[in-house]
Amino acid sequence: MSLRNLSRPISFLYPNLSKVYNSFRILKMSSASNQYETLSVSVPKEFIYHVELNRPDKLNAMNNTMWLEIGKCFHALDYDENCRVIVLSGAGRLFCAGIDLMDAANQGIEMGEQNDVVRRAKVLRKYITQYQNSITSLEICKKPVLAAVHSGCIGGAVDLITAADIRYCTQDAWFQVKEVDIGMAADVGTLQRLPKVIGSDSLVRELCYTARKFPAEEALSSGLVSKVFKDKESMLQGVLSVAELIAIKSPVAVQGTKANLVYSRDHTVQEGLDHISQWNQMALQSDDFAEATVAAATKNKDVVFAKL
Ligand SMILES: CCC/C=C/C=C/C(=O)SCCNC(=O)CCNC(=O)[C@H](O)C(C)(C)COP(=O)(O)OP(=O)(O)OC[C@H]1O[C@@H](n2cnc3c(N)ncnc32)[C@H](O)[C@@H]1OP(=O)(O)O
Repeated sequence: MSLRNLSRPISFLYPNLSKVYNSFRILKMSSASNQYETLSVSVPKEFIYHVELNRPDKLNAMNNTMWLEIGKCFHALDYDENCRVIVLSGAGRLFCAGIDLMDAANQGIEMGEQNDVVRRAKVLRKYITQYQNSITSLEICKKPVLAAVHSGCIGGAVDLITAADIRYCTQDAWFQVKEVDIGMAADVGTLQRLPKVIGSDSLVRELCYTARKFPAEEALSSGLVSKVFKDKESMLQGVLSVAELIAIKSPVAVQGTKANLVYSRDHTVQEGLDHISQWNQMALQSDDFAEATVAAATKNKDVVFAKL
């Protein structure tokens, strides 16, 4: 009897688990459907999900609905067993123009309803925390996220892609940490993640203090993106090929790798080693490890892993 079969009787011991399973099933069904107003989610190939920012008329500017839907979508994909890897791109002529400046005015109106500084601060805390959580949902999601950027990637869009696992862009792409231009310090991830993505602290500070546009070639040389493609079409093809390579691997191995890379980025080497030791005490008992090891030893390239 395999370990997977052994775990089945446990559901009889915990009848409430069926409710939990059912809610996961709803997530599973809903994550690829067109339930979003500002995102388009499709499945171009088995196990590969494509999330498109979808407000092309507004250059995919992130209004409140989009911020919340990003969090909701990546949470759903985290639990969707049919999803193993996610491609993130923008519909229309530009990847994303950052926060929707018109929509953000509503936050000012909501604050204006409060007479007291602490109560106004509470309104801001709600938005800042919600938007931080939306961006962080890409990182919490155990499925690798591959960002594909064309044309402009501005302000909040830089926060978004720095939370992705891998970034690609087109020749015509440009990036801008725009926040100082609208009188604010970036507060939803760029200042925390960009220094860990780009090796040069000096360059990060230059980009963040000046808000200057930087082109695809600089994104490549600084390590922000892995590769530059001729145009959007070839980029999506290329990114899909990378996604296919990831999708055929053991999801136990890939998701464990992501979780431990993220953990190790923020901890000492020894803490990271302790974490993977604990992790693998569980993960190495999974069917995937046995199946992948046998496949490697027998040069069998057709091993199919169970969903996760
Ligand atoms: C708690 C908050 C945390 C988050 C903070 C985030 C901060 C940031 O994101 S700072 C960066 C904010 N973004 C910008 O400053 C960019 C503003 N847009 C532009 O400068 C130009 O649109 C751009 C250079 C990107 C493109 O110019 P182009 O001439 O090619 O197009 P436009 O005619 O300007 O735009 C087309 C329509 O899109 C609307 N739009 C573009 N960007 C935004 C935006 N950020 N917010 C709202 N709407 C945007 C633009 O109004 C046009 O709409 P319409 O007039 O209805 O055709």
